[in-house]
Amino acid sequence: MFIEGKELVKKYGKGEATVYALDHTDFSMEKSEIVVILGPSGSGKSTLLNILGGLDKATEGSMIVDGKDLEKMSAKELEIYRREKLGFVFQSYNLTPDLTVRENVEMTAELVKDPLDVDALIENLGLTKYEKHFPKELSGGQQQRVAIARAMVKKPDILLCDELTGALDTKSSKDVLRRVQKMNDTYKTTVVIITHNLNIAQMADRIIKITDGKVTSNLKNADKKRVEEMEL
Ligand SMILES: Nc1ncnc2c1ncn2[C@@H]1O[C@H](COP(=O)(O)OP(=O)(O)OP(=O)(O)O)[C@@H](O)[C@H]1O
Repeated sequence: MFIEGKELVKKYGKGEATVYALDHTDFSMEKSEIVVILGPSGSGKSTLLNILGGLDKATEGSMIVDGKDLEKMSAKELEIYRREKLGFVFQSYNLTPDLTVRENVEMTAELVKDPLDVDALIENLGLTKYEKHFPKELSGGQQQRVAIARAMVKKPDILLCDELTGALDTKSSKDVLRRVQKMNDTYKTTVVIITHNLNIAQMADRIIKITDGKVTSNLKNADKKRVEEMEL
């Protein structure tokens, strides 16, 4: 397995006030999959994404990525892991407002030795005619496509997406998801999306459902009917 969480625990607080955001849970994902992590509010999705993203440490357990345990890495090693292996896309886009579309992407390309071709990527995301625009001149869906370009230019092994369509209407959401699928298809990037939107699960190769800090199902190529019947 490319990604494996083993007996992961994330505990907040002490004594009677203890909250188990992750409660001795296991999960796994294969390389180049699109994985959708589904769960209701407070189920532990962000906690899991933060641990996989090297932004937070578990209280117990292992988070193995490509054979290495993130839980055993130093802060410096985690920083290199985040810079070289990961791309992040958030609901709130987080673009640099005083840089153009192209500059937003180029700024990130400069961080790595072997970035993707900026022109090809901008073209692939349908942004060529907006490349000289500033973020505030773009729609939400266009801004999210820039965020995807910026995350992908590093050629990450894993693209981590946190509610990436949460702020978008249905049409823009579909377009953004289609672009993410294209990124997965073209560059074979493993994509992990956390969401409480069941519709997004339709594009997944694997669906991981999390409830009260525990992974309650991990379905590969789940038939769509089972997805429709799932309750969050
Ligand atoms: N810093 C913290 N201190 C205390 N409790 C926390 C902290 N962060 C998260 N929790 C708790 O851990 C549990 C899981 O939270 P988490 O944010 O991972 O859920 P989530 O599924 O991402 O929710 P949402 O969809 O609302 O973002 C919740 O009960 C939450 O209140």
